[in-house]
Amino acid sequence: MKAPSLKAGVIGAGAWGTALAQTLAADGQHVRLWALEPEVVEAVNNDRQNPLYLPQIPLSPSIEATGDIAAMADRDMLLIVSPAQHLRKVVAQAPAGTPLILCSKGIEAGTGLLMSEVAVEAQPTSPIAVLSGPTFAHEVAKGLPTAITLACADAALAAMIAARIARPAFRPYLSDDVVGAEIGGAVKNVLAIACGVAEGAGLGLNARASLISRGFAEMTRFGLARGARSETLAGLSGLGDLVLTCSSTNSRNFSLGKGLGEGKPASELLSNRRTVAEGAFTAPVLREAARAAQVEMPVVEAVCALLEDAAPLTQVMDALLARPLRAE
Ligand SMILES: NC(=O)c1ccc[n+]([C@@H]2O[C@H](COP(=O)([O-])OP(=O)(O)OC[C@H]3O[C@@H](n4cnc5c(N)ncnc54)[C@H](O)[C@@H]3O)[C@@H](O)[C@H]2O)c1
Ligand SMILES: O=P(O)(O)OC[C@H](O)CO
Repeated sequence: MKAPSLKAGVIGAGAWGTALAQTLAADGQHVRLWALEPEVVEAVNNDRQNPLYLPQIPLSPSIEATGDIAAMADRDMLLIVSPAQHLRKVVAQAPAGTPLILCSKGIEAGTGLLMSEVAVEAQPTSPIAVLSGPTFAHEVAKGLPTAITLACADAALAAMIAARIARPAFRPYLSDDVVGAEIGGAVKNVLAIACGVAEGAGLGLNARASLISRGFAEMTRFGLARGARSETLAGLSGLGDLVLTCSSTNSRNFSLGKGLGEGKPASELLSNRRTVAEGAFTAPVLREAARAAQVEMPVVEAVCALLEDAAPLTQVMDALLARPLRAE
């Protein structure tokens, strides 16, 4: 007899939450999706669309949207897909004790905490897993193939979650390195801004490849200092997502960097955004955490300077290129 499948809820109906709901509903299984905006609830339930955040994707009839987080009380697992800076308050409203699968990528401003650390503070009795990897929402929602890290300290819980979320085109790889999975996803967003800058400033593809490599060295130094394992950082949630996000204007972070590289002020690029470019929020917190841990992150420092409009691009680049030569 087939084991009963976990009842899934998704909290956050931006592009990624909607795409995840679509994936979980792919075989007709019911998925409840919480949206902040009443117009999203209405559009998902009535028109099978999320025109605000995931336009032009016809959504499964098995997705039921709600504006009431209390409606998640009957769920066996909850995917948390809010922007990182809103995760604490959203998780605090979730039912206590239900396993939480954190899908947001970032570090909390003010506390410097990773999302799993925030979630434990907000819901101390809820088991935690992290889902992170190379996943542009539009591609996943269309059923295009990808693979993703599912990190959880509890191997039995991880196996149950994996069985519920896996699809032929959506392959979770298990890990018990929660911190490593989170650091990859948070840091790659900042590095994607740097690669976008290189694109916008016309610095060429060699510069981009160098930034990816040296950025990965920064991610690894920081991750190891925080207890991550190097194989996690070199896996789907680290290097895999870094390569994806640093390669395409489909990335909001890369696009933000491209605007900076074209000489647009950060304040202009960041004002009135509906969608989230997490790297802009993570960068200053990451810089602070890296300095505190005495980890050198020059590319992250450069991104911060540009986001703060603290120096012109030429000066920021000159500072990066003038660093002392050293062993790789
Ligand atoms: N879009 C992707 O391809 C993708 C893929 C993987 C991971 N992620 C991560 O998922 C998280 C959510 O990103 P997204 O792309 O789904 O978002 P999005 O940019 O598509 O939408 C913004 C989201 O922010 C929510 N929001 C705005 N104000 C809020 C508030 N005050 N409180 C709570 N929520 C609020 C909106 O309701 C909406 O869900 C981010 O951490 C992102 O890095 C995104
Ligand atoms: O559009 P971005 O830059 O937020 O990237 C989306 C995902 O994190 C890619 O895995």
